[in-house]
Amino acid sequence: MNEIISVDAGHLLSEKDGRNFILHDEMEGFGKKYGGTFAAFRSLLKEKKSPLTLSFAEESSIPRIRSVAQELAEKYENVLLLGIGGSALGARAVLQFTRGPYYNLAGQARPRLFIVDNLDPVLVKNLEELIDIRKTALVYISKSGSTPETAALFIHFYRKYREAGGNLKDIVIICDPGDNGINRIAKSLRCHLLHIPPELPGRYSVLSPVGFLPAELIGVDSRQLLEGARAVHRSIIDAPLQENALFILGACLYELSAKGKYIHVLFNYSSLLSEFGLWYMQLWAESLGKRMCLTGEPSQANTTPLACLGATDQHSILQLFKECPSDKVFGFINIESFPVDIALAGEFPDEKEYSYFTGHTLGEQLHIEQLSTEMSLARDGKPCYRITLKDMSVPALGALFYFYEALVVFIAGLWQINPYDQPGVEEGKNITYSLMGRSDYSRLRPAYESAVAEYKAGSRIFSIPFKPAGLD
Ligand SMILES: O=P(O)(O)OC[C@H]1O[C@](O)(CO)[C@@H](O)[C@@H]1O
Repeated sequence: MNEIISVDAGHLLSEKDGRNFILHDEMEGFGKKYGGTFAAFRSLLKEKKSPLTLSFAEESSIPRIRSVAQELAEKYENVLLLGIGGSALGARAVLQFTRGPYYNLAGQARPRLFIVDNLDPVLVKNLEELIDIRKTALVYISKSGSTPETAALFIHFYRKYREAGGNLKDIVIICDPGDNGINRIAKSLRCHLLHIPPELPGRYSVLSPVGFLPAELIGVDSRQLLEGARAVHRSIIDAPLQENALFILGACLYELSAKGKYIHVLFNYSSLLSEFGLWYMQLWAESLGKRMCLTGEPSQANTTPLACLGATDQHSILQLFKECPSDKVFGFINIESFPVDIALAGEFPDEKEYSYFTGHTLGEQLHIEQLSTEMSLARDGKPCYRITLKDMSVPALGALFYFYEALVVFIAGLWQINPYDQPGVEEGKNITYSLMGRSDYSRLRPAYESAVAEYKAGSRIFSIPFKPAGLD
C-alpha cells in the first residue's frame, strides 16, 4: 500500500443491526448532519487557525532543538526528562516506537533517555542508583511551570545535579513563554530555554519542542514526525466527505456513543505502541471528558478511552469485551509491515500443538491474531474499526499522532465542547497547592483542611493482620 495510514471503518457499519452498528442509510446522512461541523473544523485547519496547526510552524525551531540535543548527546551519558501528562507521554511514545523498549539497555545507546513522570520515591531512588548524576543532563518540561509533581522532581534533581558540580547552563527547560517562576529560573540559570506555543495545549504538544527534543536526543529526525502529520493534515483538507477517513470515523464514533458505545477501546497490535496508547488516553480523556458545552448547557459527551495491547491483552480483558455489556467500540491499530520478522523453525513435528507453526512468522501470527480478535468481536455485534500503519517509520508515528489529535477536535465540535481545556483537573491541583503550603493558595487552606478532616472521618477501615512467620 502507498498510504502512510489507512482506516477500515467497514465494521462499524451494518445492513440490519442498527442497535450496535451504524446502518448504511445512517451513514448516507452523515454529510447533511455533520458536514457543517466538519467544514468549520476543516477551514480552521486549512487557514492554520486551529491550535493543532501550530505544530507546523514549530518546524522552524528544529535546527536549534537539534543543536541542543547534539550538544547534550556529546557531553552526557544520560538525559533525565522530567514531565507529566502531555509533557511526558508523547516523548515516551516516540522513544518506544522508534527505538523500542530496551533502548537504554543497548550498549551503543547514547545518551540513554530516562523519562520520569511520577513522584514515587522508590522509582526516583532506583533511578539514582542506576545513573551517575555527573554524567546526566536535566530536561525539565512543564508547559504551565506550576505542575507540582514535575516541580518537585525538578527541585530534587536540580539539587543533586548542582551538588555534583553540573553545568547549570546545560539544563534544558521547556515551557510556555511568560513572566512566571519557570521562566525566571531558566533566565537566572542562563540555561537552554525552549518555548511551547501558548495556544498549543500540553496534550497536543508532542509535535513541538516537547516531543522534538527527546526525538532528536535519541537520533530521530523530528522533521519526519511533521512530515507524517502533514500528510494527514492534507488528506483531512483535500478528501471529499464520503472518502474522508477522519470525517467518517469521527461521525461514526459520535453516533455510536449515542447508541450506548461509551467506551472507546484502542487495541494496539505492537508492543512498541503501548506508550502511544497511554498518550491517546490522556488526549481523549482530557479533551472529551467535559461536563459543560461551549453554550453553557450540560454536555452530552459520554466517552471513556481505554488502551489495550494485542496480542497480550487477548489473554486478560478480551473475555469481558466479548461477553459483557455492549458498551464499547473497538479501534485496532495494526502495523502492515514490521521492519523485521522472525520465522519459526519446525520443532516438535509430532506434536499437533507445535507442528503447525512451521514456516510461519511472528509478524504473520500477530496479524492473524489481530484479525481473529477483531472478527470475533464484530461477528458478536461489537463495532470495530482498524487503522493500519504502513510501517514503523517516524512519519507513520507523526501521522498517527496528528490523526488522533484531529479526531478528538472534530468529535468535540460535534458535542460542542472545548477540547483544549481540562477544568476537572484543577480542584485536585488546588487542594494539593493549599495542603502543601503554596503561598498564593493559603487562603483556601483552612477550608481544604477541614474538608480533608471531614473526608477522613468518613473512612471505614477494615484491617487484615499479618504476623511474619517465626514471630509468634
Ligand atoms: O505541562 P504541564 O503544565 O506541567 O502540565 C502537565 C499536565 O497537567 C495537565 O494540565 C492536567 O493533567 C495536563 O493537561 C498536562 O498535560
